[in-house]
Amino acid sequence: MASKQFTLGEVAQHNKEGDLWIVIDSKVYDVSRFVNLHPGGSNVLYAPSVAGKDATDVFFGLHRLEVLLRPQYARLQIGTVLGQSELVKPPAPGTLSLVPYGEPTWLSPGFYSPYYNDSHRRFHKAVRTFLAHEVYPEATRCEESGKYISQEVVDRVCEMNLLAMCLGPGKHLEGLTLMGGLVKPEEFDYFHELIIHIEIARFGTRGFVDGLLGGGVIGLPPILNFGSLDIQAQYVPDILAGKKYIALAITEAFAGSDVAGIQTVAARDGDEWVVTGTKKWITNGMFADYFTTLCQTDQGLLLLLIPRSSTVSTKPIKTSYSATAGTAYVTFDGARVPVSHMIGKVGQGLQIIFHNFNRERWMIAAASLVAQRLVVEECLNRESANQRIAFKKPLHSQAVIRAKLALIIERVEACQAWVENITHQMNNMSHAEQSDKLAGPIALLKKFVSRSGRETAQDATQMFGGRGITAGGMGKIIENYHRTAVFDAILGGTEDVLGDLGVRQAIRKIPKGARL
Ligand code: HEM
Repeated sequence: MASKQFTLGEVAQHNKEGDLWIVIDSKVYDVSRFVNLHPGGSNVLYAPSVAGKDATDVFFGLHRLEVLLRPQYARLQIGTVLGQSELVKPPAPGTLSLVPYGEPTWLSPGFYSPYYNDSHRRFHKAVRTFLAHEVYPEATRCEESGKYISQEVVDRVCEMNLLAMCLGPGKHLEGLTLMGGLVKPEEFDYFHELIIHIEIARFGTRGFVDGLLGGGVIGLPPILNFGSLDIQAQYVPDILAGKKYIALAITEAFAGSDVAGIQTVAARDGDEWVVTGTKKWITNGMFADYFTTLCQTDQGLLLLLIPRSSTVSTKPIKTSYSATAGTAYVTFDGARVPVSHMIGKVGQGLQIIFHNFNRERWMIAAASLVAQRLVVEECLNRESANQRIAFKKPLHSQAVIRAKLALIIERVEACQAWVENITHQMNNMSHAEQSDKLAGPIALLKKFVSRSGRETAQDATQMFGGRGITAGGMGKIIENYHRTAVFDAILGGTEDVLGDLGVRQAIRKIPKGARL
């Protein structure tokens, strides 16, 4: 049916109630019956400039291209306009954006980077294609509905060993087939890992991303790095296979960034620890089977791996992002765990958590960076196609809009350069060196990136106007980012605390003999 061709004159005959056609980008749509269901109302489709006419410009001024790709609307197409061909093509899933600054330079044709090799490029292509086909549809569904991610999608992700790879290079990758064998475990480095964080965050569905990876990527490293071999053998394989979930339980209503102030208590009773207290804002807590939990003891802080039981209860916390993340308030009511479930020693809790924070903050910076790049792409795309006309001119003909565009581009490029520099350092340092040398720089990096992100979210929202505060429709990426950018500024340590940490670390390292 859609292969039928019509002249514009023929289309023009169908311009009334019961017989209404319109043209969008060379395609002819019969909207006679749809008109009464149209979310934008019927009268706009009967307007003389729309009914029986080419409505391409007005359509793209009000809708995203994806509207026409939805099956229920795609089937309204009855043919094409004789002699015309389509101009607006949806990018094939997994392809690179050609919008300037829509991709980092290492992925932009004709540009160069010292950090990435062919293995990274092959890996990137495979990850982007895999995610576009296997995960993105679920991401958009869940982000909106707040439902937890289906086991089917988790299984696909874990078949590729994506969760394992999100824990960085290391022994836990030994014997695993990574991305269908595309990269060998011993070849895998922090740039491969960066690619995964960035590609998943590119969905623009912040709650979903945390729902998929949030608990594992921060809850598991303490066990891999400080847990006993028995504990690792007992719990890690099922978590990496997506059969069980783990969450990191540190923050409380009593203590956020100030982790030393927590009040959850672990008391020794023979060969067991008995844990009583509450934890707040625990990502994945709603469906976690295990909790990597920071507790106070009479001899300092201790991390314990606590399985869910009748003495552990969770209830949802309604945050400003999708409930898919499973953010929970967790109560331990005399939860008993054997001493074998200690992660590290009594008194070592803070040290382990700080070690963990470096990775967490680097990941948050990476995710925030790519979310900002998506915003740049959204803003430039809309401007270049003149999709927004205001005061009778394309929006970008206003200098104030171009100035805002300059700012959001500058910020994302600065963030990119810093994230890649730190990743390069991680690639060349041992864990111990990273803990010693990178805690300060990573704290400052995260602060800078999240702050840039919030400024960018604000600028983009101003540019999108009402659409920037509307969930769904043209501004949906901007709205989602504006609502969730603040998560990057808070999770893993607030900006003020991190700024202070970064400077204190720097002051500690000033040579004793240094003078002006
Ligand atoms: C096949 C043709 C069309 C389809 C399938 C369609 C579909 C939709 C949908 C799904 C929405 C809800 C918002 C969204 O998801 O973006 C919408 C809103 C709207 N549509 Fe259409 N539409 C079509 C053509 C048009 C045309 C030609 C006009 C021209 C005036 C128009 C004007 C509007 C308006 C004013 C809104 C409300 C926008 C807003 O709230 O910002 N639509 N349309």
